[in-house]
Amino acid sequence: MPGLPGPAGDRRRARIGLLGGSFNPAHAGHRHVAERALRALRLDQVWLLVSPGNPLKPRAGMAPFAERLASARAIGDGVRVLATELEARLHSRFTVDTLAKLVRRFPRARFVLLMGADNLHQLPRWRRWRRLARGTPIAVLPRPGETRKALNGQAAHALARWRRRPAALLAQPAPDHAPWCLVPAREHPASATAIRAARGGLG
Ligand SMILES: Nc1ncnc2c1ncn2[C@@H]1O[C@H](COP(=O)(O)OP(=O)(O)OP(=O)(O)O)[C@@H](O)[C@H]1O
Ligand SMILES: O=C(O)c1ccc[n+]([C@@H]2O[C@H](COP(=O)([O-])O)[C@@H](O)[C@H]2O)c1
Repeated sequence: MPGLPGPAGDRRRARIGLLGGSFNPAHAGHRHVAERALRALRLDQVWLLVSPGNPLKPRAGMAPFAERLASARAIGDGVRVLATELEARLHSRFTVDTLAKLVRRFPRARFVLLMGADNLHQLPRWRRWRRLARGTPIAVLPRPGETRKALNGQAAHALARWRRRPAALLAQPAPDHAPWCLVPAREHPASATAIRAARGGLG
């Protein structure tokens, strides 16, 4: 379980980016997302939150949890980018539940949910997604073939009023609704589907 960064007694709340994913396997695209978010949002750490099982993905072709965790560890640096099994330990698969548990468990942290543009587009299919977006700042990273679609999609429209620049995402607490932003970054082509296909897996 990761501890929060910073010296004991430090009163500033640590800024933690959460990159949830299947990591089946982890790849350079995840690392790119973590690095861009660390810089643009001035985060202290990014936690690679390995999912025990994405509720919307089939189990077929999904590598065992331990293998996916090891793969996420391999792209982390153990200091700023850390892989974690927290979601499995918390017995949580739905992000809205995970966030509620993390906020209780780490009251000194400020969490930002990181996701690729494909996930912003898919967000309306997540459990209680409006509640999730109301309570948790979200930073979206561009992704080839996904960015424009996501910015024209249902979630982006519904949340348009709360879109901010990355520098403003954590600038002040938003009492009624959390903000979200697009982090301007080069689109990184890596994808786990492509890696599995190249290995001759199920795709
Ligand atoms: N190249 C990338 N650029 C931007 N975001 C990415 C990239 N790769 C993954 N992500 C984001 O990282 C998170 C976890 O992704 P995931 O582990 O599902 O990898 P993936 O490559 O999308 O996998 P798959 O192809 O199996 O769906 C998601 O929010 C996803 O949008
Ligand atoms: O909460 C949900 O309903 C929900 C539905 C689909 C995906 N998610 C989360 O989205 C993150 C990205 O998943 P994936 O499989 O695309 O890497 C991961 O943390 C999942 O748990 C969450």
